Amino acid sequence: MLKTCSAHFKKMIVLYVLMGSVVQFLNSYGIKLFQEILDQAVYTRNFNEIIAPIILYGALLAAATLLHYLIEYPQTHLSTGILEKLKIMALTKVSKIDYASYQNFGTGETIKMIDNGAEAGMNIIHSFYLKIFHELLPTIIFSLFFISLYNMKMMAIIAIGYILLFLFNHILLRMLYRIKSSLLERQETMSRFSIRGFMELVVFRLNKRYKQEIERLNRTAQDIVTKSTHIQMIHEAFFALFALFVNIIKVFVLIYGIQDVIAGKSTIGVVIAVLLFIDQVYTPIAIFNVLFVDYKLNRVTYARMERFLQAPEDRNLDQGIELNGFKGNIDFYQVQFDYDTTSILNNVTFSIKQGETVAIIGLSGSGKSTLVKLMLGLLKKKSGQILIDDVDIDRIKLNHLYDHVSYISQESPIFDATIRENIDLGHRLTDEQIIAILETVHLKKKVLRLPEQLDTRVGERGMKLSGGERQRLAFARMFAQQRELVILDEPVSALDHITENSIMEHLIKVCRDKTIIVVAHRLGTIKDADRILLMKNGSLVDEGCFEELLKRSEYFKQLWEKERNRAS
Ligand SMILES: Nc1ncnc2c1ncn2[C@@H]1O[C@H](COP(=O)(O)OP(=O)(O)OP(=O)(O)O)[C@@H](O)[C@H]1O
Repeated sequence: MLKTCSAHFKKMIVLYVLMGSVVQFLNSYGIKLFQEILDQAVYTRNFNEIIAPIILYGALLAAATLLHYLIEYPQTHLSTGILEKLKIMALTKVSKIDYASYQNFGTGETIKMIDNGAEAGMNIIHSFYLKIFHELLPTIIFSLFFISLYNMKMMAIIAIGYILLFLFNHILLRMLYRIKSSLLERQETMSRFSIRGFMELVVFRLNKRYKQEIERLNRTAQDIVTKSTHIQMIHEAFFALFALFVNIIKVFVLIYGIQDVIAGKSTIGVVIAVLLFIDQVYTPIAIFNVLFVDYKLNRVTYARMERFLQAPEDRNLDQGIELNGFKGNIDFYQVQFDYDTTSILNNVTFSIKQGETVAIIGLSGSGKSTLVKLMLGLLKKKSGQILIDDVDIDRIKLNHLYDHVSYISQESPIFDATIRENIDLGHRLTDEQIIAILETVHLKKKVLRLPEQLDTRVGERGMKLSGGERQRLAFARMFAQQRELVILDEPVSALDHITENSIMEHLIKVCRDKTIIVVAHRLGTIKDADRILLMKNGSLVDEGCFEELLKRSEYFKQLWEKERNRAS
């Protein structure tokens, strides 16, 4: 994780650790000075002689307090910085993740996994590693050093105490692991159910599903509460037993120290100082034990996010051949594609030439969108060959290819931003140009009537627009992009016939020399296409222009008849 840190971040880490060491030294030296003041007062019984050490002691306390305050700066900088960086890492991953792997992660679960994972990652770095070097190790080292100045035997007792605490902690950890793993699962489930409840209002409300969903959430929530309480109680049991343990050690030290004072081998100041040092030397152990438990549990949480961060990436995005002088020829040779073990496309072979308008039709589930996603390099074929301008798609740098492609996806192609941003992703166009484009997709009047016009936010997935308006806005983006290859996956399903005809006419006009591929359910939409690819159960069963297919293909005829019967 730390490998990706910037130089500024590394400087902050060094500063944080150094400042911590200085504070811990001042604290330990303060106890030593305090002991000397006490013993000198008892020994000399002259206040004037201890004024100078008292002033030094005061200055030392003030310096420690000031430093303690100043540490807040690198501390906050690091903790929030690490958290945000980890979240950005997750989004960076989304930008590169292999599309098929991405489809396997559910949004709700992934968001929770990233939230939990980022927090766990931050705790691992900041609250464990950095805390050890910033606070725990310096405190132990300085405390042991000052104790050794008084009495070496004390060191042996402390070492035995450390071993006992380690054994105790080991048992504790095993119990906590089990509970934490199942707690995380429950939290991710909770997130998945609540996010789908928020997103699917209409489906759930009309199917009266909310009662069932809330009951299920209640059960999960109850389980989370029980498990969280168990974890907390086990943590707290450790603290209670630890406090008992340290107090017993203190009583032994007191008995042993007082005997030495009575025998004239030690002073009251030393006894008090050693008692204070015992607190100093064991407190980091208590903290370490808790941190170590947290660290181990955080590793469980972070490992889940790591699974996401380590998901396969699409290496073709930024590597490969750049297609100069892009034309838009596409060739499929015996392409096969599977989802897991299910065959989706079988031996699909066809060619599309630059400037052609080609429609892909077939019943729902026949593999049309899959075909398009293969052309875009989103999905990777199992076998066969896909060529774009005679270059194997597996060797093409996809981010370069995407500069030449306009794609309107079947899933909502609109995202949560303003109308302007949804049309002009590259911020190149003037308002007048955008409005002219809006006119071609019959949205000009609608947009100009809105109080914020082009700066109106359309809501998540364009929720504030109608289905047809979303599709028209997607067309507006496509017209704005003016790319050489245009791929439309059911772009007019929500449009009325008049709007559809008008937009398609405009499309043919402005994209005369471009390659256009349209996936369509309504055959009426694609009557004028140069060629139609007819898909059935993952195979390409025929191809030709509308009239040819009507004469030749029984299957095409059936589809056309069905559509005409529906219309009449
Ligand atoms: N992520 C996925 N995992 C497993 N199977 C999938 C996945 N996505 C699609 N499929 C399956 O692949 C098959 C082809 O899907 P595809 O979306 O290409 O069909 P389509 O012809 O575009 O259908 P429609 O007209 O309904 O959009 C379908 O049977 C579908 O269930």
